[in-house]
Amino acid sequence: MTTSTLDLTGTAARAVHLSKVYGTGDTRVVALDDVSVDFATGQYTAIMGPSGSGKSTLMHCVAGLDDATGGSILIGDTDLTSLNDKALTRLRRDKIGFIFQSFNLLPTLTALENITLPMDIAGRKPDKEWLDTVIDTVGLRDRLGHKPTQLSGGQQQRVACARALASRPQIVFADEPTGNLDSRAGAEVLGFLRRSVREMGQTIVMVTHDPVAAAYADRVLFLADGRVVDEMAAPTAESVLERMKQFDGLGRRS
Ligand SMILES: Nc1ncnc2c1ncn2[C@@H]1O[C@H](COP(=O)(O)OP(=O)(O)OP(=O)(O)O)[C@@H](O)[C@H]1O
Repeated sequence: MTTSTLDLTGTAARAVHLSKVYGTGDTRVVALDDVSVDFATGQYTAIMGPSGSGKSTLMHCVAGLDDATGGSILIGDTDLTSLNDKALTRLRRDKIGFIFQSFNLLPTLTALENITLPMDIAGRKPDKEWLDTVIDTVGLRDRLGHKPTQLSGGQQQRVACARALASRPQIVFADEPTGNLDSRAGAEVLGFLRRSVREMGQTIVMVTHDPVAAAYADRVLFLADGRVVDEMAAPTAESVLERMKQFDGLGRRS
């Protein structure tokens, strides 16, 4: 597929005045404080920020894995906050792909069975040509019959990437996808995610602590105290690191 066939004009997901409050009284924590952000179709976004700044909460709310306290979340044209549980489950299954830090593969299934599992559960037939493209892109053709324990960590995460992409979701959320990998395996996974954006028009939102990982993205959102405090286009590892140092400096002074 060439990039000219891709629709890069739309918005895959959007948060509008999103807030999330945990607990009440003394234990009240404002994890997200009036966050409005768009994730454009065909764009790769990294979310960064100090521990506790709200990165995972933002991703979980936008992905419909956690309820928002206020505001709205759109996946395409659909407002998640208007859906009942059943409709939300269906939307997550059909429109959203997930990649977790800990791979989350089923140990009794082969790589191929893991990749097609979400579609099998949904009773959908995989598009053979697309599945082939995904499998070749992640370089797993000769490992399809292997069980997760017979694969390296990097290979397992590539299976998880293929699983997330196999149903052509509208958007893929990746929560520290390289957190459990060494730098070489991490680079392979990040390179694959980058290719899926460039060559397949995928939309990716990735939480990471690693400036090197963030440099694979088209833009970086920086969170602090539950707010989006900065944004950077065309990041490099050096520019991201520099920006993080500035935030650290500000934090120490305040
Ligand atoms: N289930 C919960 N109950 C109460 N507070 C929570 C819950 N989940 C998160 N929080 C709080 O919300 C805030 C944001 O947490 P979140 O996990 O989104 O941060 P993060 O930026 O992803 O952090 P990290 O980089 O450490 O994973 C933190 O202060 C956290 O303690």
